[in-house]
Amino acid sequence: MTGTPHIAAGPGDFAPLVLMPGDPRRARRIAETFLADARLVTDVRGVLGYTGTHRGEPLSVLASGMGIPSVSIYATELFRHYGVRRIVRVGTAGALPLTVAVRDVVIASAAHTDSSISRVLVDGVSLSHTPSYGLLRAAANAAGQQGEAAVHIGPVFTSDHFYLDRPALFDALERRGTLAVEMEAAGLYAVAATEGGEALAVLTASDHLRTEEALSAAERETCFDRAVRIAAAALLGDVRISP
Ligand SMILES: O=P(O)(O)O[C@H]1O[C@H](CO)[C@@H](O)[C@H]1O
Ligand SMILES: O=c1cc[nH]c(=O)[nH]1
Repeated sequence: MTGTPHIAAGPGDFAPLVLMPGDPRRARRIAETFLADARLVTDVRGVLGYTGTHRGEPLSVLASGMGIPSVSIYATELFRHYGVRRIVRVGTAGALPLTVAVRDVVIASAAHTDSSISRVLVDGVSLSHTPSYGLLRAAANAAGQQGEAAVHIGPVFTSDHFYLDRPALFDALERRGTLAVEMEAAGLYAVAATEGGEALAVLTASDHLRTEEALSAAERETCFDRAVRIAAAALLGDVRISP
């Protein structure tokens, strides 16, 4: 069998650096707009993956699907079977405090979660989910150098429940500095830590939990350019990839 149960690419088809949106159509759009010479390398279950170059460096994009179980499958298979070293999630999120506006970028320096992923990996321990410091630093530098406005760096909440109806929980998380709510970052960080890879999530606020402002589905698909620029710069950043 060529590939893994969920990825139909051959050895060497993925670059060591991968951008990972949730939505397969966003993966195609990133391939069309950010990669040169992009070629489709997998489409199992409609989860699209492409490899091309960005600023002359090999770079891949693969969708993750939604939620921790899905992102965990794709991230594990990339790190374990395709020699991938760095994955940066470029996703959408719901903004939590009023200091974060719709369309702002949130770089997740930590990910709280209600998922069992914190408890099941190491017996008796509730794990912290954090990005690679090198990627976080490179993303912060990239945002600063490009004069990116409205980029926030802080903790996010990775929820297992999109339609979670627990206002008191969101209040408590906001009081503790949580900037946004999404569904994959903690799982991606946990997989990277387990597999010895590097990971980061650079999110775009697609809606606001307090004001209820929301981007349309079409805008959600296309408003990521700032986040993708920051993510790509972080992937290509100043930290050497170990052999
Ligand atoms: O836009 P993506 O990257 O899929 O991210 C967010 O959107 C989905 C929910 O609509 C969840 O996957 C959540 O994390
Ligand atoms: O998971 C998500 C993504 C966008 N907006 C939310 O409120 N939650």
